Amino acid sequence: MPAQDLDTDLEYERAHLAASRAALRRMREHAESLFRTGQDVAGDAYAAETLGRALSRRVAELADDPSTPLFFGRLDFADANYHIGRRHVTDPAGEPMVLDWRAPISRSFYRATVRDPQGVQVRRRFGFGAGQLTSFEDEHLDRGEEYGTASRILTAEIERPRVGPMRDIVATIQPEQDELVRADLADSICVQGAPGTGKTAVGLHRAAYLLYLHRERLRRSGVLVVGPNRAFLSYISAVLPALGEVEVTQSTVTELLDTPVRGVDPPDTAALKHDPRMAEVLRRALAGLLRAPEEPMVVSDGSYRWRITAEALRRVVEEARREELPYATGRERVRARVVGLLQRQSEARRGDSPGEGWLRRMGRSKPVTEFLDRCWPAVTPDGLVHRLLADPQALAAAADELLSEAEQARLSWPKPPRTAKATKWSEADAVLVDEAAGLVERLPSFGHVVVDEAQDLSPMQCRVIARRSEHGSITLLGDLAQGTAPWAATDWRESLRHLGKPDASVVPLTIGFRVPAVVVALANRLLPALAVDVPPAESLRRDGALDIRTVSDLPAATVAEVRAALEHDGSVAVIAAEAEADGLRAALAGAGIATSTADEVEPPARVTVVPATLAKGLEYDHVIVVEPARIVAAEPRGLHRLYVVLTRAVSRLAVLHTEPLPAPL
Ligand SMILES: Nc1ncnc2c1ncn2[C@@H]1O[C@H](COP(=O)(O)OP(=O)(O)OP(=O)(O)O)[C@@H](O)[C@H]1O
Repeated sequence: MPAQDLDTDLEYERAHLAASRAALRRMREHAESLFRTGQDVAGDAYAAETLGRALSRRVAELADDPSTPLFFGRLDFADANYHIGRRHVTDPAGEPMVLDWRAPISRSFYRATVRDPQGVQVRRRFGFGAGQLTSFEDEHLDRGEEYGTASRILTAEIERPRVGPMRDIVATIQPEQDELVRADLADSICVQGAPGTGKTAVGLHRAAYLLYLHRERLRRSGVLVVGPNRAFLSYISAVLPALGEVEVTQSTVTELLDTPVRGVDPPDTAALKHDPRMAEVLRRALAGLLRAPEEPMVVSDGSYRWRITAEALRRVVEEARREELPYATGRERVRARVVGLLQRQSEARRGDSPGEGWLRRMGRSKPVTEFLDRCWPAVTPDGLVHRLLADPQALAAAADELLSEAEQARLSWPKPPRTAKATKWSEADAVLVDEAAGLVERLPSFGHVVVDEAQDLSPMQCRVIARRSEHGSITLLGDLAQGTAPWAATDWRESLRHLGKPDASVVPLTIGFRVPAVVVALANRLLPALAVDVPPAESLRRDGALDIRTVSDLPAATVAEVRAALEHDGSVAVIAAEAEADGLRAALAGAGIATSTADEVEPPARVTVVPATLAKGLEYDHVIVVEPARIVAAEPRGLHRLYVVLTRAVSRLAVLHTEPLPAPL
């Protein structure tokens, strides 16, 4: 295209951007004015509340972030063209000015190729700087022109320095990612991807896509994103709001549980509590509370006395047991059936139907309650777990042939707390209590659950999520090579089984968008030692630098390296074994360099000191790894941890060490 045409085209696009921004502002003002008058027009307080919530959500959805472009692409068809952006923008007549990236037409922006143009003649990508349109790039699919990952604008976007929290990738979603993002709501999928292949990005964009397509349904049931820790959750917390999705629950597994964690287990006890056999132990413990009735029941009712034989009571209990209801529901079912038997006797004798009050009175009567307490006793989830861990005999009865005597001894508290309430539950205990809760009552299920860093979930934690996605689907994201928990998964099929989605497909992602090729090559040297079968990744990034250095004074070398890193744009992280982190932070402070911690949403300083245990899922432009040998030595799966740590770098990686490097490096 001649330069002059380019200029006029750019002028035209800039004018369209300005007009779209103005239109979005009008939409937002309209929503705000509705919000203000909502109070007056709504019929009652409840309606006002509902309307108010819907409208304030709408206002939030229509927020315009001046630093990100309202649209990033354009599709030209034979008879029309469409700008593709983060949300729908319409002019006052309701005509589309920008199409939401999730709309059906927008799909072609990500998927059209020369071989399958889907009616697209030209695909245009826009280059932006500080919210201003600076350039564009056209692919004339109708003339056989296609750039793929060689697109200049895609490359610039991928190589843009990172600052602050994670951002969305709507402008540059790749075809293999788009296929996952737009998978059906009914489909559960598991994505195995090497570091930086966009698993997290895919999971979050899928959540946004599903919310767009199934708004009402998912608003009712909810969408949940599960991440490994708060640092990770704050890092990803801005992505969905930037896409206009403000109502997604983001939580760690432990935060999903009702039990406050105040204790710790020795590692081998924790590992045993996370073993899937514990689910069966708990199931048996609960089933073991049921007793077959042996005595008849006699209930006085004014001048009458009703009698139910032991045989009839046995039938009631047996029937309810076979229905496999949640335990508490089963207890109420038994109560209702016993009252039903009393009611029939009363009707036969009195010739009329007793009212609600009578039914309630009978249900609460002493003989009925005593019978229930004997044959189907009430139990709380923490009470059940407390009993198992406090009473070796109860444990032995439930764990017979499932757990060895040594294992049972490992579970039993040496000094049992007096009550469940007084117990300082550990993280693993909280999972057991949740398992018990799932047996006692039915927990509400989310419509869709995205689970990130899923390789670290224990079988029992998978079951925590299974209970919360029983009637929904899941997106499981992870990398077996990055498993650092003692119970880390080695086979996705098994995790999926514990998650209750055994038929989900396992899909690999192999193109790396974060880690430069030289750094990938270094990290890949660890792979053979990690004992997992994963497809290797291929980096899109040819830029990047790697520097491995023996130094004599680690803190001094770290300070010098940070100073050098600050000469470049972007974020800087110092990653070291947990025990070293505070010392390095102090050394940096001593040199006048302020640092942030990994869990700050808007990090106040450009340099973050990250304990190796918190690095998972995060990324920084310049990463300084201090003393890899100590990172490896700090935990049983230390090599896996080092693999995670080495793959956090977007542009440059420096490795500083005094001790020899771990053997595989
Ligand atoms: N299609 C894309 N276009 C531009 N950037 C992308 C794309 N896909 C991923 N990225 C970027 O690559 C980086 C890595 O993505 P992400 O964190 O989702 O990877 P991951 O597979 O979850 O990594 P890890 O295994 O380390 O947790 C992020 O900065 C993300 O924005």
